[in-house]
Amino acid sequence: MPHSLLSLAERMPKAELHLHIEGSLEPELVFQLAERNQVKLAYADIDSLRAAYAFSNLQDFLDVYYAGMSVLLTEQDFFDLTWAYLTRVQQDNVVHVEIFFDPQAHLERGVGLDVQIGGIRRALEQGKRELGISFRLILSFLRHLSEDSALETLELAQPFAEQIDGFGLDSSERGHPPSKFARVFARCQQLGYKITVHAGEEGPPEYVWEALDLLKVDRIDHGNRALEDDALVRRLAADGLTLTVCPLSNLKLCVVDDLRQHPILRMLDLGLKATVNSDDPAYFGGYIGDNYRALIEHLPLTREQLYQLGRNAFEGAWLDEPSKQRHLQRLEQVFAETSN
Ligand SMILES: Nc1ncnc2[nH]cnc12
Ligand SMILES: [Zn+2]
Repeated sequence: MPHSLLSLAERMPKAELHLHIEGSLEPELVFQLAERNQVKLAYADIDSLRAAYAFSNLQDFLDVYYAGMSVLLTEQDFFDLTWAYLTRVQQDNVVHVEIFFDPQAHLERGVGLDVQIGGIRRALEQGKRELGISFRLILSFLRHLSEDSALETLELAQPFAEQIDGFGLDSSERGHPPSKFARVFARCQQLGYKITVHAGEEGPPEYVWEALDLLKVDRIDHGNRALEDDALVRRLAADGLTLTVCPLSNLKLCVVDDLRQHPILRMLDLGLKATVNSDDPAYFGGYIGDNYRALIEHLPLTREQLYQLGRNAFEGAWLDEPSKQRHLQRLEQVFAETSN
């Protein structure tokens, strides 16, 4: 076992660019919040909830994910959720996070944007002050809902314009191509926001083309199936587009059968800017550090590739240039300290 690589992966400063905050809701917190808010759960206890975390595809997971988040009702709930995530990833030496939230999933339960954004941002601000973790907040539209619903949500978000850093697109991919959301993302772009969408997780390479050409995205979330199309790979490489790859998520949702077959090293070889992320760590068996560890344990990852993955995350982050350079220098320093 490449022990020195594991300890280097542990110690390196990290940025996480693909994290659904509702996907960091651990079963223990689900039950705690259910009790606090008098919400009735379909599961008798923590173990039976955990037992439901066996998925054969994305939709299987999403059904459990939306049920789990039904306990999130108050500003304090959103704070507690986000604070739990931040204190957990500080142990993995995460220094910057860009997190998604799914406002439509809470609005339809009568939970306002003020409650959602207020709680999440209060934790993020405290994390910046007390844990030294900088952040960006990304509002993600649900692609199984209509574009009109996304447009309405964008309107509702206008009073919080300064508290949102970008827009995303997630949920059930098949049958809901990026082209369905061309108008709403054109509006986001007009307003000056960054854009990143889930594409090529289960959906075909055409969805990745649409994300690039129609939505003019700044990043692609997942992107695994882009590898089926050589011209698309060349385009992603030429544009230097960051892919936010999620190894343990891919395993749990059967995007890959075995981590030994995970394409992340092939992505790097093809010149793609792949990064390592956890997606929904409470559901997929691990946080960002666990994802790095799983890659090292299952793939012939070299020290140079580990460095490249770490570097890609800071380069693809929506940070100002001096901050990026500061993080990159620190990353380089940690690697230099253990050169052999
Ligand atoms: N991996 C994923 N794909 C699509 N939508 C999601 N929502 C939360 N996690 C997701
Ligand atoms: Zn995701």
